[in-house]
Amino acid sequence: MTQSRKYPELKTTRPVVLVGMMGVGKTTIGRRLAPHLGLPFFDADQEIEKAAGMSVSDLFKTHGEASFREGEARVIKRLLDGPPHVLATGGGALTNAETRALIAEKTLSIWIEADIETIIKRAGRRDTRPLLQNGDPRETLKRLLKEREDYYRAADIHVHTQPGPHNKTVEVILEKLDSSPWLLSPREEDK
Ligand SMILES: Nc1ncnc2c1ncn2[C@@H]1O[C@H](COP(=O)(O)OP(=O)(O)O)[C@@H](O)[C@H]1O
Ligand SMILES: O=C(O)C1=C[C@@H](OP(=O)(O)O)[C@@H](O)[C@H](O)C1
Ligand SMILES: [Mg+2]
Repeated sequence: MTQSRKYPELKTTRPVVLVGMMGVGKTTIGRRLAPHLGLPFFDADQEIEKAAGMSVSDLFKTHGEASFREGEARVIKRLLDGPPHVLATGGGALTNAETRALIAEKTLSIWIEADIETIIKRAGRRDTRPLLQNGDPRETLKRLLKEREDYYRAADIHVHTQPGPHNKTVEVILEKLDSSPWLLSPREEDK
């Protein structure tokens, strides 16, 4: 797998988990970050969709949010029980106490933050986020952020998304990992 040429030593035994509000870029940044760390990438929403055989929107419509949250917690636990990888969570994953505990205990977590205007622009591009389908998205995002911000803040690393291409944010994450060696430890096979 491709390893970053600039940071060839960046390897971690722990899964790297991206958290933060919907639309900040967890999925698209996670996919680009994973090859730099020589790790496979998983997206919790995509894994839930695969397991359920339906889209996140249809899951919300058919079974409701509580059932989606149960599936989400199950999928994240299964992934975190497996070998190291980069995982993009859905924005609400940390509302589950067991998921919060697992992420705190087992992973290197990264909070990606963006301001609400940026999120509205990004998340509004697709109608795949059922929580933004009703009411004023700005008010919904503000309320959700208030409920979740303390959970996001507990992450090991905090980055703001950079204007411009995703790779700028990937670069900021790699720089932070490079300057926080205590968060990384060599993989068994690399010792
Ligand atoms: N610099 C950037 N950083 C992150 N996302 C961006 C950026 N520029 C555009 N986007 C877009 O924002 C949208 C939301 O990104 P996504 O990765 O799905 O977010 P999340 O998984 O956090 O909900 C996507 O269409 C993505 O391509
Ligand atoms: O914030 C949330 O509660 C949600 C975020 C979404 O994922 P993204 O954060 O990847 O958009 C998805 O899991 C679902 O629509 C609910
Ligand atoms: Mg996503």
